[in-house]
Amino acid sequence: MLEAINLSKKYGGHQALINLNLKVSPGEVFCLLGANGAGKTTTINLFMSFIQPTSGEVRINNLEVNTQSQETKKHLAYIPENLSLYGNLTGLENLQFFAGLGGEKPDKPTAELLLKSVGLQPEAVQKRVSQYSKGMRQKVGIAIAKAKQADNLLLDEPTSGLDPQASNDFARLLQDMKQNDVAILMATHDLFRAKEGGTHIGIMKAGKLIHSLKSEEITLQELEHLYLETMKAENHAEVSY
Ligand SMILES: Nc1ncnc2c1ncn2[C@@H]1O[C@H](COP(=O)(O)OP(=O)(O)OP(=O)(O)O)[C@@H](O)[C@H]1O
Repeated sequence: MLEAINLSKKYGGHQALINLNLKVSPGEVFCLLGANGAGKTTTINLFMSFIQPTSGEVRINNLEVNTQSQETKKHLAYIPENLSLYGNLTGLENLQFFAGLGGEKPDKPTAELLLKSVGLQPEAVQKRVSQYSKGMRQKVGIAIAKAKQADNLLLDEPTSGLDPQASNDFARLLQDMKQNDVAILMATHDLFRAKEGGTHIGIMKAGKLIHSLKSEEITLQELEHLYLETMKAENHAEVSY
């Protein structure tokens, strides 16, 4: 379970995140939407403890991230927008290396099975990652997350730049993880994927979570309308849905 409690972050005089409260339970996919600079990456970075909050708390499986950082990392997998893999290693070698860093180095047959389970073509498994497309790299990222067997997953714009087929493949893999009771928090600009794949949707603006709703409560068209109205509105009391 992922939880932010009255979470705020200031960079110098700039308030990047203001009093964020959110909770992602096992089997939920919470999609954070918002314009550039809204505070999505700041939120993800706070969960990863890449940065420290100015005030408030981040909890992972009820453990406070700043005081129990090593313990919380065991329960957390992370896929950034541009996954850093070693280009001169194969997909299989990258998977073994990065999963090994988390203490769960899979043997070769297990690593092959994991890569197959995320839909990496068999002929690609032994190819150097420098020859992979972005979609193939993101599949390796999912395989690394699966190898870790973490019950919480953070994703920062994982499908940006993927073609529709690769984006669809990726969305399906997330659904598999959701079925396995992983709690997923994803920053995205993709309203369609948020509506289709998310169980919950948050709309952020200027560091604030303005709306938080269940995706079943809204159609894609209504979501787009709400998003655009939220971006336009000066006074959020005027935003209605
Ligand atoms: N290291 C930093 N130092 C100073 N300001 C920062 C830093 N990182 C982010 N910010 C500011 O904090 C605010 C939130 O940025 P953040 O990266 O969280 O936005 P975002 O919603 O992820 O945007 P994008 O969609 O472009 O990724 C922005 O105003 C940004 O300029």
